[in-house]
Amino acid sequence: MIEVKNLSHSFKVGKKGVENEIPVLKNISLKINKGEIASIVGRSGSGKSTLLNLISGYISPTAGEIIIKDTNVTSYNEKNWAKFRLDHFGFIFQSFQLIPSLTTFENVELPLTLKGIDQAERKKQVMELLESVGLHNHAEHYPNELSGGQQQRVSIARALITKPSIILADEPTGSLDSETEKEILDLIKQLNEEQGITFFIITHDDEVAKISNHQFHLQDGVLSKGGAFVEV
Ligand SMILES: Nc1ncnc2c1ncn2[C@@H]1O[C@H](COP(=O)(O)OP(=O)(O)OP(=O)(O)O)[C@@H](O)[C@H]1O
Repeated sequence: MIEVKNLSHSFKVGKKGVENEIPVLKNISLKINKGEIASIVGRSGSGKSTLLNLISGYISPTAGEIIIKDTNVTSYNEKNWAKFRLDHFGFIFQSFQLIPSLTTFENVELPLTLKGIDQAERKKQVMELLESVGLHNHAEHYPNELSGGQQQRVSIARALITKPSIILADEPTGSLDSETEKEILDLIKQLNEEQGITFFIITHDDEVAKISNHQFHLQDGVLSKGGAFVEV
């Protein structure tokens, strides 16, 4: 489903002509199968966001290959990536990234509008999904009228509305208290088990790693396997 082969990434820093290359990811290989939850655990600065940005096409690797759903996306341009992301990925963020001026319903509806789905169909799909994440009674609320856990449910619903096969999550429970964190992790596990969605999660948090089939550790740009079930 997601395969990364000998991936390296360096950032150029400093003034033009006298730049330094800072290696951030060093020869990383990993494989995640369909329907698995994989987590990348590592300290601040270890390179987690860089890896997520490479897998989602926001930056291009210095070396190595990225193959997603049997497609070699390594040298995709921005136009190819934009379509690929809309067709295959959903995103969840630590800070939810909901649009404050839109209601729950409208936030979840937005990706369908971008895809050109008609209004009646949008309404049906959004209400079904809000029901499944337990938010059908909050459809008309704005983000600032919701708790952190409810906001993260809205963002999960928004990620799911285009029926992606892969969800990429950046610290999905990082802003939540431990009880709400458990609720959100249960929801992720349920979506994974019932719908076979593949999750790729970057996190500091060991609790997230516990719901994962594959757990990788990233330290100073070097990836190692953690947990008993990992096969690369
Ligand atoms: N655009 C950039 N230009 C130069 N260096 C960068 C850039 N983005 C990240 N870095 C550096 O790459 C290293 C890894 O950063 P990255 O954001 O991937 O780490 P992280 O594990 O996600 O950290 P955190 O958990 O704090 O978000 C850091 O040393 C950072 O300073």
